[in-house]
Amino acid sequence: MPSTSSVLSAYTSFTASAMLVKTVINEVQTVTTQIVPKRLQEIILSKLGGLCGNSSSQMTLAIDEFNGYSINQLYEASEIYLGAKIDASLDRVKVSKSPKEKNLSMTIEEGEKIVDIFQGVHVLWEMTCLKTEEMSKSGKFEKRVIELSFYKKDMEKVVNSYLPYVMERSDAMKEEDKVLKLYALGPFGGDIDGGSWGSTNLHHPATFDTIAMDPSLKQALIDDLDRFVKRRSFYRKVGKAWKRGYLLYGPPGTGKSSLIAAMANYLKFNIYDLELANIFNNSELRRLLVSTANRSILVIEDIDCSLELQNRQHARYDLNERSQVTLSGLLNFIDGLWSSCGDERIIMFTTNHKDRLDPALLRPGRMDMHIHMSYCTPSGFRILVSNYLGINSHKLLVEIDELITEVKVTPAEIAEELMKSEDADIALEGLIKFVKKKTEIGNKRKATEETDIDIDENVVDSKRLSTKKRRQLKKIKKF
Ligand SMILES: Nc1ncnc2c1ncn2[C@@H]1O[C@H](COP(=O)(O)OP(=O)(O)OP(=O)(O)O)[C@@H](O)[C@H]1O
Ligand SMILES: [Mg+2]
Repeated sequence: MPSTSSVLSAYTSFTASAMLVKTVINEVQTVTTQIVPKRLQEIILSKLGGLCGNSSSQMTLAIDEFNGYSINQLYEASEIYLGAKIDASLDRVKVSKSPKEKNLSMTIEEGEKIVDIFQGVHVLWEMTCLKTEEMSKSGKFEKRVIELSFYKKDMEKVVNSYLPYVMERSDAMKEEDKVLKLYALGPFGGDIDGGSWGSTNLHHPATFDTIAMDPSLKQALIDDLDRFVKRRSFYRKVGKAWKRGYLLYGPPGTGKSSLIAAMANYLKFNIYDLELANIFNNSELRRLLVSTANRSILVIEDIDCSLELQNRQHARYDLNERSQVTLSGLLNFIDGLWSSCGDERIIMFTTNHKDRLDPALLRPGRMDMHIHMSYCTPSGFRILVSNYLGINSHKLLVEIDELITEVKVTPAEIAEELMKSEDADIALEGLIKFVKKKTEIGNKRKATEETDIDIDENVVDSKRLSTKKRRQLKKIKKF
């Protein structure tokens, strides 16, 4: 628990001017009658009545909008918190909506007051706005201050319990209203030459419910995420940075990118999509990573294809090249300073070829969980059928279960077939045709490969062999 004095100095610039106290006291009677629902008025008045008689028993915290050059977190939190306390008893309320927000946001207007009761403690909030000679950080000649008044005897409770509660509530409210962001370098707003992050709203519909993957693996991942977000104090205790790494690997179209979106939606974390190919060197990489926010997912897709990252040593000495981002630079920074600069960081790499990755990336402790996204299984297929056709049973499902156990079909391929018709009979019959065709092609390919082995074993003339091989390859391509 922080000491009273440290919380006071961190969160507020505290003033206990007698004048201010008097003003508040004088207005209490009006305040309570103005804004508190009638049934509460009597109680509040009897509680706050003492203020009128004894000004020295009451104190006021002044919460400035700005703390030096940065926004005062407590001001922001108080404004959000008070927004939820607004009711018809107020005379004026500010209403706004930014493109970033889902809902209308309401804040109390200058001069308005709100009474709140917390664990039996009565407090009075007031929004004030002082005209100033100097232009404030917000570009206006005014200084906005939220004042919080209460009895001196309640100071300990207000500072140690009520204000942290206000912060907590406002964080929760922000989360509820949060529109996720997808950050990337370049295309949507970021200046690629200046190398800054641009962002757009992320409205990816993927959730854990819509992802077709092994159910036990899915549950293990959800449990892992739940544990991770709950373990702030654990990470502090064991001296580890509060971060977690996931490597998603598997063939194209098996849901790696969709799973990232599902995780972001589940955690309500923003995504930073990092294209290493667009980054000039390790110092730029560091700058970009440092400017990412907490509670976010850093994604590096197709890590095996991103630059010459497979060979650490090679990349490290490749100093004259334009692109000098190295795997060691990336990993050192992710493991080291960067991760300790922030909290609740998730790092995700994806690849189609796990076998091509540098062992440095795979060694224990680097990526905490390796998740194999594979071809569609019957249980995954049922999820897709339920998502796309809205059904859980159908006479053709068992036949398809059998077919997809025999031949490798990706969830993306199945999804594409299921989207072809809203009529379950037509869609599933189409899917059967598709899978049967794939089986046929697979069989033909197998047969060709077997012939190829025969040729390898029997034909000695290398020229003839290569001509035949070329012909076979052409045949295979035709499929
Ligand atoms: N496991 C899955 N569950 C649900 N839908 C899936 C799944 N896999 C693929 N899909 C569907 O196929 C589309 C493509 O999948 P996605 O982009 O997630 O695959 P990927 O593994 O990231 O592929 P790549 O390796 O090519 O990047 C998705 O938009 C989704 O509709
Ligand atoms: Mg992908």
